[in-house]
Amino acid sequence: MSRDKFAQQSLGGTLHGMVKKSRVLMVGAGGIGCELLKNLVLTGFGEIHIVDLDTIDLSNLNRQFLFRNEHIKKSKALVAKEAAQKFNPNVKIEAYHENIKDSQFNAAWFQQFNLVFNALDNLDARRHVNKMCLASNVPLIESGTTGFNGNVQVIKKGDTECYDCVPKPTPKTFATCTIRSTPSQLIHCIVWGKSYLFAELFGISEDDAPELDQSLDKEGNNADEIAKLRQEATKLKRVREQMGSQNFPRAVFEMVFREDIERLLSMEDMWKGKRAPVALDFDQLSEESTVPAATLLQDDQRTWSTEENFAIFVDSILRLGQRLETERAQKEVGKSAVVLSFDKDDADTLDFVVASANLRAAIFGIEPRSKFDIKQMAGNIIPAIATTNAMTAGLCVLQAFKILRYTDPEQLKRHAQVVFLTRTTERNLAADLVQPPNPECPTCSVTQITLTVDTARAKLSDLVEDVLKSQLDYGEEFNVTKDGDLLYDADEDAHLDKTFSELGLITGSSVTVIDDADEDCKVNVQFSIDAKNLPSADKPISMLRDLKIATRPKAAIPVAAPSTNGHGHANTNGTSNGTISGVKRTADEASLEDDIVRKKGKVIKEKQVMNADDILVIEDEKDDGVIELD
Ligand SMILES: Nc1ncnc2c1ncn2[C@@H]1O[C@H](COP(=O)(O)OP(=O)(O)OP(=O)(O)O)[C@@H](O)[C@H]1O
Ligand SMILES: [Zn+2]
Repeated sequence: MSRDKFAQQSLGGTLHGMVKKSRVLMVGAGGIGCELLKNLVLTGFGEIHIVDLDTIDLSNLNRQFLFRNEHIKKSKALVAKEAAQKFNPNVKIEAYHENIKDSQFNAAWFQQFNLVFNALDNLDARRHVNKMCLASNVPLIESGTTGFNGNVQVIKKGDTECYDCVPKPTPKTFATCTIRSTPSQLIHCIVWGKSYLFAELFGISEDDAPELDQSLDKEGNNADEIAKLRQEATKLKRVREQMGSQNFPRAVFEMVFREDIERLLSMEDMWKGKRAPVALDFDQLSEESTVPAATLLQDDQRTWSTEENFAIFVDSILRLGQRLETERAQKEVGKSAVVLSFDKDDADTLDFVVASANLRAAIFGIEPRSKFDIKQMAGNIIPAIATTNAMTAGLCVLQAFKILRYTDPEQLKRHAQVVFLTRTTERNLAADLVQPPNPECPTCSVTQITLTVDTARAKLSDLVEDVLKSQLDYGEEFNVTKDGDLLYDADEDAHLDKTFSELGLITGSSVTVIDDADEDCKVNVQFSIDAKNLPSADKPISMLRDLKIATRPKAAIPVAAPSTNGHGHANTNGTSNGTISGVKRTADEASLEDDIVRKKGKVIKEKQVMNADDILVIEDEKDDGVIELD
């Protein structure tokens, strides 16, 4: 029996043929990605390309079923390919152990796909793929999970919302003063250890830490305190110079667990009605700490005592110091400065943050926690649930069928869905039809055009005169910017003679053109650059197709009100692109589950009736047994 007999029976000949012929891209081979790849391969998608930048970690094995113990430290993309290939040798799989943001994955490269699946874990990469899919006009299926919640969203340029149409809330931040002066919860101490102490000693400075909000409080009266905190940070930078010496742990300890605390204590007003902090004593803890750090580290589910945390602090700070010194000694001349960054899976960095956070907690009378617990908190970990990933990956494939089947945009809009998986509402599975693009969206309301440019030869004047004015009909009033910097407008012609290379315009970069005409003003356009050597007889800039830029609507179209039916797009930890708002939906509002139940009944009664608009149809044709899920 042929391998795809069942897939063909389930999908019907037509859809199965489309699936077989399609070439798809899957970005991310982690929790959702492994499940999705297995589904794609078993469904018989003809050609699958996988991109993942990471290697396999022990902590992935409980849910990323394509990976085994012997694969630890190997490329996720390559191992996933090898494992999945065995399920179906007829499928062609290509794997890339790369970052999807690399310039080789340009719009022209994206254009080879019928469909792209996002199986990522961070906003930045999701946004990037969203942009590339818009630029290359390839449909995208976006997905994410957080614990028991999952979501899948169909994105098609011009027809549906894109990933950026609904703004995502920024991750939670803490006021600097809470973190640096008045912690009241363990999470404040953990953020202090991770984003302040660790960053100041081994990495980039606090100013760059996204979790710390340095703005003044409402009355603007914490300015003095912030200035003092800056001085402390400068002093700490000086302590950094002792790194590598045996005295380094003591120098850091004395500064942050004694001197800074004594300074805080001297501000008596701060502690009125509050428990005042108690500084720690290096010599006393040193005497009391008798168990070696290596032994304690074996016991990471138990909450360590203060002297045990002291032992881990000393041990981990020495380890990190030596590591940084070694990496610096090996640094190639001219390469950027070596820094360490916190990673919950990097034992040295985690041990340091756990011990520092617990020592600070002891100072402020806050309950300490085990390394195991702090790892979850420091890594913003909501446990990943294998079944949520599996269900979400299944839903991705069901939506993919719709994209393949409904090539007519009007039909697709009637069928493509945003699906939510949740435990917080009265149903586990809920769906909305896709929403139209938000006309105010900073990403998709901008027309995307790819320019093929011989960047050594093409000058900005070629873009302005030949492409914009001659080919695209721009008048005199428009401006050209790169990442917000002005390159050209009617009063700024200083860069016209510079080549694209000289202006730093290479593959992957883009320029935005905003028309300032009073009449028939064109929509904003983003030109993505695809650098290529073009024959010298040809023009140095060419566009993929003949284009006409649309004009802006006269009056601004009001932004669609946020949906109230759980169509949330929260993102707190970068694991998911959406969580459920918890708003209950009535049976009439929610389409999916009800329709399935209702139509199942209908199928039994009206077995031979096939209606293209139905959500679920089960047809039993003699020559081509079909179960169509829609
Ligand atoms: N820019 C990127 N380019 C390519 N792959 C990426 C990029 N950003 C993230 N990824 C990949 O997306 C996948 C997301 O998978 P998942 O959410 O399961 O995360 P994980 O890192 O495997 O697990 P966890 O974060 O829970 O330890 C990861 O394998 C990650 O390497
Ligand atoms: Zn958009």
